[in-house]
Amino acid sequence: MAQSELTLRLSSSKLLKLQPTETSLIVAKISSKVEISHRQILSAEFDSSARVLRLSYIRKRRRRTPYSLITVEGEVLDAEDRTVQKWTDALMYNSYEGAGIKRGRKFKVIVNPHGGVGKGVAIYNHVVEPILKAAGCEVTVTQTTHSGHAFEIARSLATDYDALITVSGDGLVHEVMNGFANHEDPLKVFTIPIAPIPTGSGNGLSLNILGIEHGFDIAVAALNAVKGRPMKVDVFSVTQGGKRTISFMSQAIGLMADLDIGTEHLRWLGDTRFLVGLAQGLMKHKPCPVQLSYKAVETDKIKMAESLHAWRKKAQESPSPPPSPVPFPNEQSTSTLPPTRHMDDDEEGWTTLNEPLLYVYAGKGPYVGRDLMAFPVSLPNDGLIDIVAMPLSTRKNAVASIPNAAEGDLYWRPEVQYIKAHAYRVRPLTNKGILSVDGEHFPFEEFHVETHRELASFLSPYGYYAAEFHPTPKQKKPKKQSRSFFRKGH
Ligand SMILES: Nc1ncnc2c1ncn2[C@@H]1O[C@H](COP(=O)(O)OP(=O)(O)OP(=O)(O)O)[C@@H](O)[C@H]1O
Repeated sequence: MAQSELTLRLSSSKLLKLQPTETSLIVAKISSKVEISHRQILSAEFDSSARVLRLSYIRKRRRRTPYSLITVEGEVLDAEDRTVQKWTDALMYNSYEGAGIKRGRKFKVIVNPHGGVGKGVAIYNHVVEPILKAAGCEVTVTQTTHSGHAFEIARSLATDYDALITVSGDGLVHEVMNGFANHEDPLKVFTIPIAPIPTGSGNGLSLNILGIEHGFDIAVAALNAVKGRPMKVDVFSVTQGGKRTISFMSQAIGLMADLDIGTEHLRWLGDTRFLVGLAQGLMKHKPCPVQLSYKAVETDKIKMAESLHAWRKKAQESPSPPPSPVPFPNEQSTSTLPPTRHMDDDEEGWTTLNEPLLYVYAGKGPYVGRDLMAFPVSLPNDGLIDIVAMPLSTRKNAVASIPNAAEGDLYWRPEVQYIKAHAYRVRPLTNKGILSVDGEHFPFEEFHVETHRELASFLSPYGYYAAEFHPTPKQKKPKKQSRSFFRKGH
């Protein structure tokens, strides 16, 4: 009964047929039909007094346009009230609880009006909020008024939110994480997953969560807030002169830091600024005078790529996790941040590189921008940090690394050292240079980095990073598939 077809008469008098399937809803006009997966459906409501059915979902209006909110409303012609109500309940169940998703999530939203090209507020008001509201979510919104505002909000955040939505770039997420670290109950507040809406200029986190095809699609990011599942992620402590900062994405020195920080004046270019900066930096070919030491766990590139693919396969096969929010790791927690374990007094198992370098880049999450997959074998929760040390080889070598940088080809270049480590240290050999942490400018002074396994979480449609990386250097790259975000049964 609940699976039967309904006919709606729209206000335009046109007729629409609604045909449920196991995994989707077919919305058919007289001349055409579209299939909307349960994942895309935000709400279905039946008003029995007016016999009106109202459906909301997101879909692309045309092949090349981004996803947008669609609302369909019409009079039900051919079924009893009881049947329509059951039909609506079944569709809502399949779209939420049946997929392990809680309906009507409660969100804290932080909007940076100045992120990226400054359209955060308009994008939130016109695209994001209508989707959250259509899905029946509860939202408390704050527009930041100054740098550091998101830190203050996160530091005193109530811990009953299902997720925190950031409308900006990676810089706002960095602030939020550090606000969490300074919260009176850090372990508890860190269990609130973060869902980024990509209105910054780099949006590396969004790319890692949603993939290259959807990483900048605002409606898909909003849908991820409504329906994504919490994905536990490791974060890092960056300690400098006794001061500890949480970093969730990257630390860069040398060429890559010049890219993060030195291209601020090219902000108007959007994320293309990184490619322009990379070309400029390679032309300069300036050495990065530092000493790098790390506590390695793996340095074999083939093994690391194999582990990535084995892990992905396992994550893809795993059943849906329980509905959010994630249970607290330890209700009786001492509620302090995990301690650092690999500081100066830890002298066991370190390797030191003394060769001249072009850059050191370390972090988590494959993409750092649309043009660069810097850490292709990165895993969200292996408890390790991926470190790339690029020797100061010939300019020709460095330039050869630009094409296919977005596909992670840099990884396979023989001169590139790629290390998975528990911790690393950098000692500058000069006082001139740039250190960038999650894209923010830090003093160019000695620093130590170590990982905290699964301390934070992001909402994710997949439960793993959505980046495609080819498994071996020899194998031909698979044809770029249009990965179906709304694949059946997802
Ligand atoms: N109201 C505000 N006025 C001025 N600065 C702000 C305000 N709100 C946030 N900021 C600062 O804006 C900076 C940039 O934000 P964010 O990094 O999120 O965007 P972005 O730089 O455009 O993107 P990306 O980091 O992806 O390149 C952050 O360091 C944050 O402290």
